[in-house]
Amino acid sequence: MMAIRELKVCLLGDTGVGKSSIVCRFVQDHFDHNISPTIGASFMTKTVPCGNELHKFLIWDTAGQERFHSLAPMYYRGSAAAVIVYDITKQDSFNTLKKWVKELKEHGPENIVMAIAGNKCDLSDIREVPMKDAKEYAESIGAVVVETSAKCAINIEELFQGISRQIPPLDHHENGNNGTIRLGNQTPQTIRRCC
Ligand SMILES: Nc1nc2c(ncn2[C@@H]2O[C@H](COP(=O)(O)OP(=O)(O)OP(=O)(O)O)[C@@H](O)[C@H]2O)c(=O)[nH]1
Repeated sequence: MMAIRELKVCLLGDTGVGKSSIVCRFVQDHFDHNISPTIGASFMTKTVPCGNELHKFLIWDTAGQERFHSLAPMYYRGSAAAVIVYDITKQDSFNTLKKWVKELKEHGPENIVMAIAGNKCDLSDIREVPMKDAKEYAESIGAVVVETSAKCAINIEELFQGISRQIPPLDHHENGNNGTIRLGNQTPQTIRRCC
């Protein structure tokens, strides 16, 4: 018997840091150089095995443009985890990430798992944000941190695995509460390895 847990996850961060590209790489193993900015938000799901459970990520990819900022609470409310993304080549995007963390701490769910993604690590020759800064900051707020490249498929699955590990395992005596459905004879979806 495998338990499937539905976990709402939202992506937050400046426009252009690569939130949609990360989701697209994770869910479809695809990268689009000409991806359009998100309008409002978009939704995708992916189920991955985690120990004796299946984690079905219900992923809300929010729009980073300032004009959509006021919509964000709809997506982080009730989220089990937030992926906060910055672009390692843009210091400003790291400053924006800190603002998102502050907002989540003030208005987000109490036990939300926070994962920081320093995206575009394929462009490390024009890096503005040292990895050390991100690690120290993540440690100070108890967040998972990883540098990713949606373009080159680096650390995208690891990012979501890091979230899965921070989600407390279900109490075995619970009977399908917390959005959990118990399934028999289900084969976990295979994790595709990226190049
Ligand atoms: N080099 C490089 N470019 C990337 C990477 N990820 C995304 N991009 C590019 O960055 C640009 C913005 O990517 P998006 O995924 O639309 O960014 P976003 O954060 O979803 O933007 P909004 O929808 O406006 O919030 C696009 O031109 C992508 O092709 C990456 O890992 N490396």
